[in-house]
Amino acid sequence: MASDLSPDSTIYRPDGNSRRRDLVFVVNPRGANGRTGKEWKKLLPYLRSRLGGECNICESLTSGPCHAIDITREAIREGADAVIAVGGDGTLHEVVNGFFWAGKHVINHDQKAAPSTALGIIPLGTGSDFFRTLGWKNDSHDAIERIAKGLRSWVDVGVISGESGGSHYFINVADVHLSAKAGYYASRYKRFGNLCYVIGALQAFIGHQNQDLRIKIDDGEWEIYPQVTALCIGNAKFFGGGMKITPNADPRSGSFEVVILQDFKWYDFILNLHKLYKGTHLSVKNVSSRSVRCIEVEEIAGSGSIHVQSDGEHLGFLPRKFCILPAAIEMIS
Ligand SMILES: Nc1ncnc2c1ncn2[C@@H]1O[C@H](COP(=O)(O)OP(=O)(O)OP(=O)(O)O)[C@@H](O)[C@H]1O
Repeated sequence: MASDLSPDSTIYRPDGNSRRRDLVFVVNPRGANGRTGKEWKKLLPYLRSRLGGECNICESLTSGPCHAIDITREAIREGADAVIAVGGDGTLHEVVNGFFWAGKHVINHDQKAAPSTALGIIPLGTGSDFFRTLGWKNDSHDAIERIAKGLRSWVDVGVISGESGGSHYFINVADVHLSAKAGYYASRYKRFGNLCYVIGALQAFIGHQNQDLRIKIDDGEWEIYPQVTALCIGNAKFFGGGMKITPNADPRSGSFEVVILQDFKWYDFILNLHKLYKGTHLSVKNVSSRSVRCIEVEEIAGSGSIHVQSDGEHLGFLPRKFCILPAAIEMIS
């Protein structure tokens, strides 16, 4: 693995092997309107002085959408100890997808056993919603301290399958209909920072119609949910720049929290906005929540236009199946 550091320092691992850790930092220089690239340049000298004594630091800048997926796969195959997503939730999402290929974990060339590369995060994006669930300070120096300690814990990942047959992974929240449409529009206004989510939501409301959906939970019977406004599948709690949409979700629980909003009008959002941000909306009329391992969602009208997004990235349209993969990735924590 490429290293810009002298190979004289080692760390001692609990398994008795002592060697320098290979850390691959996947940086989206265009994240948060270019702020990620600027902050990263300032952070790198500190990172080198803090971690350079014990780790090989490999910096890899993304050249465009999806590049982080390829960088991650390559790093895992080459045996990196950790791949660290530097940017926002979109970059984290791509790095998580890089842990998988053709429906399976990517593995180290030399090691056919369980995956050993850990996932790390330095939050430098617009929203950094996944970070909020972990309760960590949204601070890059704090994140570097965690990487220095190198403690790991397992987290669940969601896998989405659709008509095309391919699998797509998410670590934060996947959602359907209005919120997914709002996210789709918000991505066009990232230059306005967190305000992009408000603008996206306003645009999504124009011409919005609640829809009857057919839903199957944990291989039970198909049920009809009338007039669904939004359906949110949380592996973690927050989306849309700090909205605590699935407040009981926990990425270490082995299940999703699914929150369904039905028959909401635009003014219901205004009236309940503070509750959505605080995560106290589950007692509001027409809001339901349940813990699930697998959920299939289809539209009844067959328009093919009900939006789906995962971790804030537009994924396409219904139908989709969402399943939890318990303890799928080890994370630096
Ligand atoms: N070099 C690049 N040029 C343009 N876009 C890129 C580049 N590298 C990655 N991307 C895309 O930028 C998207 C957003 O990146 P990221 O999540 O890091 O920042 P953000 O949108 O500001 O933060 P958040 O997702 O937390 O709101 C990613 O989904 C990725 O596809």
